[in-house]
Amino acid sequence: MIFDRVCVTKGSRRILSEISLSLTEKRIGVIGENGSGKSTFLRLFNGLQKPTSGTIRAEGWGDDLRRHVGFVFQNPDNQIVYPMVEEDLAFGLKSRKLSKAEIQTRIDEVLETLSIAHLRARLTHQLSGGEKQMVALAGVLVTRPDLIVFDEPTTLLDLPNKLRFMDMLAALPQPAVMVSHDLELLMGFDRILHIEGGTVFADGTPSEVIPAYRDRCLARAKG
Ligand SMILES: Nc1ncnc2c1ncn2[C@@H]1O[C@H](COP(=O)(O)OP(=O)(O)OP(=O)(O)O)[C@@H](O)[C@H]1O
Repeated sequence: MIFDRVCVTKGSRRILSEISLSLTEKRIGVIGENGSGKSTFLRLFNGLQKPTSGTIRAEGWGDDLRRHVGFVFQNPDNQIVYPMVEEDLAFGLKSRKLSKAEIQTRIDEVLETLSIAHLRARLTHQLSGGEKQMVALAGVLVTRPDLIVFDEPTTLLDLPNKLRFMDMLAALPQPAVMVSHDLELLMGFDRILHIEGGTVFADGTPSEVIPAYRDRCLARAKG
């Protein structure tokens, strides 16, 4: 995707300033302190947030980014719509005019990949936070997007689920952009963007960007 001088303003506040990037890597991590603009940046990828000025394009996608980009929200409650897990997973597929058999195959496959087949017939509102996070992830994977953006996807996961998540991510054929405070998880990524004050403060490999970010945070915490 190509970001060309993208700005986002809300009311009189400038949230993102003049972001220009060409993103081609398979795993891109986004780091930054609370309130730096990471979620706003992520929401631009699938059109949930429109630029106030500047443009975002991806070759061959046209204007409808939402059709191509799956978004895994920080809070799975924002994403789970239906009372039962299986219905919820089918929801995103029905608008795509797939056959019943195709919908079933995709759901089976994703439940298997994420090791959550036992949740298939559960009521979504009764699930634990981590279970919900896995179901929300499944709901995005079934749609087979061209790119997936993740907003802090591992915050609610216990260790087995986090390890499963990491396996899933390693096996995922699509490119992914992920906001995370889990710096260890991001060390295996191809590129890291450090957002600060609504701009890209640093952009490079994990070994270039992450230690410098950690040092900067330590220095700030000490005041
Ligand atoms: N609708 C809005 N009106 C005014 N300010 C807003 C609005 N939405 C977000 N902001 C501000 O924009 C800034 C960036 O918010 P954003 O949620 O993108 O940050 P973030 O880096 O994702 O933070 P966190 O790590 O805490 O989730 C914050 O200062 C936030 O208060």
